[in-house]
Amino acid sequence: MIEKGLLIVLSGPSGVGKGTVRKGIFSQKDTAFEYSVSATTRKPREGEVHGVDYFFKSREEFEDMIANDQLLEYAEYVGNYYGTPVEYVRETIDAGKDVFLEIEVQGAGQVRRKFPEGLFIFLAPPSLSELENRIVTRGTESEDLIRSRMKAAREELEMMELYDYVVENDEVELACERIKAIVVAEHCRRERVQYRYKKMLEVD
Ligand SMILES: Nc1ncnc2c1ncn2[C@@H]1O[C@H](COP(=O)(O)OP(=O)(O)OP(=O)(O)O)[C@@H](O)[C@H]1O
Ligand SMILES: Nc1nc2c(ncn2[C@@H]2O[C@H](COP(=O)(O)O)[C@@H](O)[C@H]2O)c(=O)[nH]1
Repeated sequence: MIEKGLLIVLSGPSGVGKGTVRKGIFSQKDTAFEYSVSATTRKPREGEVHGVDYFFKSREEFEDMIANDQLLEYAEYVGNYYGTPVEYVRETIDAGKDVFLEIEVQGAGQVRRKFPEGLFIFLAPPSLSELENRIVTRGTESEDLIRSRMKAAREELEMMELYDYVVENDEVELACERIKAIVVAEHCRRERVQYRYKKMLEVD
């Protein structure tokens, strides 16, 4: 029987650097996780590609996915839907591969209820002012949206204690290394290694 892969959930407030850290992790050759591409009703930002950054959907298409139970979780975040297509996640985990989700905090809560055995990592900013600075510097949101995201961020930061790990994103490279180290440690903790030893002893 194939041992199931790990469901890794990276969450945290808007602008903390989840996307940047995720890209950092996936740009490394030794990364063996599979990235789950989300669906959203948000319009593509410059350079974003359908099927790579997101599956861009109309509101109607997204609501059909909800009605047809095609999402592991979804949330309405600052005026748009975002959700995780469930089929890809299940198939990949069942094939023994680790799946990496990068999602906001409400959705992570839903995944926690459906997949309590997942690994939940909260990415935290060095400070609130640095968080705001990052959203502003990114230059992708209007002033109104920045205010909404900062308001949501205060509530989201209160949820960090519900996570298995909190990783500070002070420097991108360090945050990537910390997350990868956590995943390695979790695999050991979940007794994969012990399981292999048991098998080895059975053979001997
Ligand atoms: N450690 C860091 N130090 C300084 N700037 C950073 C760091 N990490 C990310 N940034 C910058 O902060 C901005 C926000 O990063 P990013 O878009 O990755 O955040 P996010 O959490 O994915 O946001 P959202 O949830 O809104 O999609 C970007 O301009 C990025 O370059
Ligand atoms: N609940 C979910 N949240 C998601 C998903 N994919 C992305 N996100 C999060 O939404 C916000 C906004 O993203 P942006 O690309 O518009 O800046 C951010 O926190 C993402 O992590 C998802 O499938 N489900």
